[in-house]
Amino acid sequence: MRFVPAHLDIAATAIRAVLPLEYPADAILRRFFRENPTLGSNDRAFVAEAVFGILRHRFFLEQIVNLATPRSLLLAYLIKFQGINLRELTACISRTEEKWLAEIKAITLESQSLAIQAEFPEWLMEKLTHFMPDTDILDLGHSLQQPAPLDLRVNTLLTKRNEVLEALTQEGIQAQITPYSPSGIRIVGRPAINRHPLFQSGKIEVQDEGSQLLGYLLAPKRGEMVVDFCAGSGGKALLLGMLMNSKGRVYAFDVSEKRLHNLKPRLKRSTLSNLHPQLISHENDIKVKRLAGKIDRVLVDAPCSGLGTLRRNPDLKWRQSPKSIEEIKKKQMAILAAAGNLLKPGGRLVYATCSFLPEENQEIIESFLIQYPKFTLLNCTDLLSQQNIPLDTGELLQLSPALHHTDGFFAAAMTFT
Ligand SMILES: C[S@@+](CC[C@H](N)C(=O)[O-])C[C@H]1O[C@@H](n2cnc3c(N)ncnc32)[C@H](O)[C@@H]1O
Repeated sequence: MRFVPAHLDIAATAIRAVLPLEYPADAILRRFFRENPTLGSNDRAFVAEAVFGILRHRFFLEQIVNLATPRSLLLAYLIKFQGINLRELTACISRTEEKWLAEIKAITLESQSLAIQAEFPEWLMEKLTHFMPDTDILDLGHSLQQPAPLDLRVNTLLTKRNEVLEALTQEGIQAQITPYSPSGIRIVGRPAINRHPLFQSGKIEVQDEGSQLLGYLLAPKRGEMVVDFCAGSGGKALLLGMLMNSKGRVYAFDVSEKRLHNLKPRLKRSTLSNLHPQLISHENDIKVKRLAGKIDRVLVDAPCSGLGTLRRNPDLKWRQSPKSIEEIKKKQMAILAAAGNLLKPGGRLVYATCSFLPEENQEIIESFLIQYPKFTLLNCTDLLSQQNIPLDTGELLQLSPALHHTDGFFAAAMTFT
């Protein structure tokens, strides 16, 4: 990140706009950039990095500054986490600021409480301490403070992974194959991939490796009838369509018109012809019910707290609460029940979240299996190994940014008899 003095005021203004967190941080930042069209790409990169960096380390930064203002948080962030030297700042800070910045330089993260070191709010700490030892909480917290890598999925209908890897490498983009997903590529750095010809021609999509693995867990076959119940803007639905070689049918349901709308250009680029977006008004919509008993495989990528994506969305720590999670759990159960109703005997149901909280994961599955005894649990390690994916996290899939460098996805696979 290249720092120039003018960045201080621009970034402080952006931080002031974002910090009330009335809306998701990325949406506020997008609006900020729209309203400040003269900012160049280096300015934008600085502002985005500062805003997200401060959100990632906010509990620690608030603890060490005397008064948390956008400017004090920014200065403390630059000194503590960006390796910016006090000397580089002297021309644009006051003597008082210089003095307290020199003082906070000496404060170590290790001298802080576990909650601050892990950067988790108290309500979340209370939940985590019920099922995780302190060392694991710390590892999880540290891993979620790192920016996520950029993962791509190769559209194997249009090209091969090796060809994409070669093309990127030749352009000087550092890239390697992902350790688990057979169609994944991990990029070092943040090239503007959505302007790249490989992206624009549908040969690659941006998709976290963990998200890719959910598609391989469902493992739809050519010609099957498949439902992606919570398809959003289609990250996983596009992969399902690809795994089916564009044969058969994938219904991409969602209640959000906007998200399904965002799927359209991605679908066009992908060249898939087997994907059918369907706006539904709720999980028991007639469009859902008329498919009861007709579907081979159903993916439920359920609405969730999203805490497993804190690397990308650190603001969720302030936008979620014990109350919002209680609401989400009711929705998850209702969606899973409606989705289960779609399956043919022998069909496969995959329930997934990007959360590490058992109450959104194992506990939902346990109640579902009690309520619907015709479903039995399948072993995720075995299912992945059938797809030549050597990943053993036990019967249930639990991905961790600390161990697998993916978002914190959970998944359970079940079959209906
Ligand atoms: C975790 S996101 C899905 C992300 C998407 N699968 C992807 O890979 O990009 C959860 C989605 O569930 C949708 N949703 C919420 N309530 C729903 C319901 N009752 N039925 C279907 N979808 C719902 C939300 O609009 C949101 O797009």
